[in-house]
Amino acid sequence: MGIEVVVEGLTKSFGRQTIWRDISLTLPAGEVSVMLGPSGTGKTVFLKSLIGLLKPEQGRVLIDGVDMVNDPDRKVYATRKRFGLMFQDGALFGSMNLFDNIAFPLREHTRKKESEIRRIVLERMDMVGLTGQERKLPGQISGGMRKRAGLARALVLDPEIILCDEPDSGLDPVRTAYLSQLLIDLNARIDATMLIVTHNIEIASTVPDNMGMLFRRDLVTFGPREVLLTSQEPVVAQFLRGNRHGPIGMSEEKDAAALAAEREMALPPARVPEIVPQLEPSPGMPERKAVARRRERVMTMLPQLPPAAQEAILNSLLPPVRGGGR
Ligand SMILES: Nc1ncnc2c1ncn2[C@@H]1O[C@H](COP(=O)(O)OP(=O)(O)OP(=O)(O)O)[C@@H](O)[C@H]1O
Repeated sequence: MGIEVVVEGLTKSFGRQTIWRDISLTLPAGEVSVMLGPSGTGKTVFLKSLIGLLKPEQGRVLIDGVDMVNDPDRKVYATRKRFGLMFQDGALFGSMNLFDNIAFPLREHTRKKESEIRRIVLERMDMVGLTGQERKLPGQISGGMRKRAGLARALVLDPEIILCDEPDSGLDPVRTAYLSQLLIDLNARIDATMLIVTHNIEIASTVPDNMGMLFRRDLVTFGPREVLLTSQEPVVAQFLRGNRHGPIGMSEEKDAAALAAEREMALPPARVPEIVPQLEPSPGMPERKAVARRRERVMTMLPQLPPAAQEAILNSLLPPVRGGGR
């Protein structure tokens, strides 16, 4: 099973530029979480801070008793092996075929025999639908295949935590839908804790158990998916609808004059979109163990959640009505 990641009071700056401050959240063990946010709000910096590649000035990231921010490098390196990382471009070595790319972490970090490495690599390639593509070079395959190869490589060391940085970038809507299903199936199979950074509303609204959003150096919200999906917070509503009207501008934040002009226009209040049901594992896949754990967890926090989120959660727990729908 995956492990919990506890983030406490994290603040990161580069020189005089504060990227975000005082971020606290918990990625529940084995659940899938998404972090949204306009470009440049520091989502990638956040992922890198979780694995100790970047060091925030304040706060802690606790994983099974190890603090990825403040503990000695030896402990941080050991804990980093419990992560699987999928970067935006797949981060594959261009001169190596897919088999060798995916085998790389096993050859680098373990003493496994080649026969064992072959078994693991072929199994992970099968999991992401790349069987038969072992000899291809990254330059000979599509962007979607490169992403899946990156995901296969992230899986070879049996990670307990998987971080995916914009897994959808460069993919068409159909490939993005396949990838969303693949991420849910993966969670059903290995029960790892997953954090996905994305701008993609399709992934955000169908894949995660939990969602958060970074904006203006703050964590706007983090919690059960229903909280963000029913939020009336202007920045969240604007982002979910892909609307030009609201606090997010071309350069992340609009200036006060542009916001005042919008208010003058007296736009009608935006409609809250209906919550689409979360994806279920494909037929033949095991049940997601996270579902029962999450249900228990969310029910205990229910009274503290906004009424719209409470209602959406209770609706999602009702048994489906025969003939589809709830
Ligand atoms: N190593 C670094 N040194 C200095 N500044 C950096 C460094 N890494 C990132 N930044 C700055 O931190 C800010 C946040 O970058 P980051 O890549 O995390 O944003 P993001 O939310 O992932 O954006 P996008 O959605 O466009 O990928 C940017 O202003 C970037 O220039």
